[in-house]
Amino acid sequence: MPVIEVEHLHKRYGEKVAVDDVSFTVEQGEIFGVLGPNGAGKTTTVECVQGLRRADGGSVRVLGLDPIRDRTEVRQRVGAQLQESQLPDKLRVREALDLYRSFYRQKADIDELLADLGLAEQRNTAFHKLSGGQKQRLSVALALVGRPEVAILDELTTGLDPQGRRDTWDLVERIRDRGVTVVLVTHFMEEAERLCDRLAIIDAGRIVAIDTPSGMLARVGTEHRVHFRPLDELDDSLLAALPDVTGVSRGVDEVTVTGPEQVLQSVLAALAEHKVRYAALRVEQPTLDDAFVSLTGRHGGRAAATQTPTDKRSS
Ligand SMILES: Nc1ncnc2c1ncn2[C@@H]1O[C@H](COP(=O)(O)OP(=O)(O)OP(=O)(O)O)[C@@H](O)[C@H]1O
Repeated sequence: MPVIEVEHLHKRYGEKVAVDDVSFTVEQGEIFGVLGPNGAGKTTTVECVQGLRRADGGSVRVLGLDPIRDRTEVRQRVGAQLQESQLPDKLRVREALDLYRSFYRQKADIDELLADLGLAEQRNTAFHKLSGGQKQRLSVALALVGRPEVAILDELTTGLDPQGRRDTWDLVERIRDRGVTVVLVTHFMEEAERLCDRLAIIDAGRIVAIDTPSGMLARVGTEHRVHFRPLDELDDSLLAALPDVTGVSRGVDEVTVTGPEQVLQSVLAALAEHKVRYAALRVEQPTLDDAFVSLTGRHGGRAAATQTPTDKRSS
């Protein structure tokens, strides 16, 4: 049975339709991403899942429960990140965790949680003295303090520096490894690509696509582009004749070769064979950002479009 089932969810604020028609399921143990541009209806959707808002249409089931009717039970079993402004300034990290832990039947080990979230040194620090990243991590800790079966994390890396973001990604993976199902609302394509088993792209209150990150990429094609500057004479027809190559073009001093993923290997082998030296080699591959733009017609977030062969992932 899926952990979360959302069917034809519809939610208005007065005349404003925030969620028009959204359906998806989240399976036990997965990291499920909810992506979309500003105002797409992501937060409203997950608030309906948590029972914080009542839907105007459709149905939501979480762990087989109705989040409105069975609100108390759902709150016990679904951990949600707090908005940081919800904590009093003078409350210390450890006190906040003790307080929130007292609300739950299941209780996490606070020392373990503090260590896991890199907050052990801040245990006695007052909330208002924490850095942005530390506040963010505390909000994740508070979401986990009742040992939830499902954790809903909304924009958890917004405002973090790149290292903080990476540390938080590791943390989300550790949460999942403990068997917690994670719903991750995000603007960041790179984050979704790195973390999510499946993701839903929402635009203007509707689902545009639900797929794995690689499935999303396959929807926009898988053509890679290899760029380099030849330092020796190079006859473009040598490259064009390679079996993997679908196109060769020349810029001012740069050659661009397109083809499937293995085109890089073919080009490097051909350059070596013909003793053509090169500089400024880089590979562009389709990113989730390309998929997002192609599916929604908008720019949704940041993504690393360029990779050098040395940091190219095997997946
Ligand atoms: N309490 C509210 N009252 C009125 N309109 C609201 C309210 N909350 C959200 N909206 C509107 O509903 C739409 C969906 O908002 P929601 O916050 O769910 O989107 P989102 O995808 O989470 O956006 P963001 O990425 O900017 O957080 C937006 O147009 C927003 O302005």
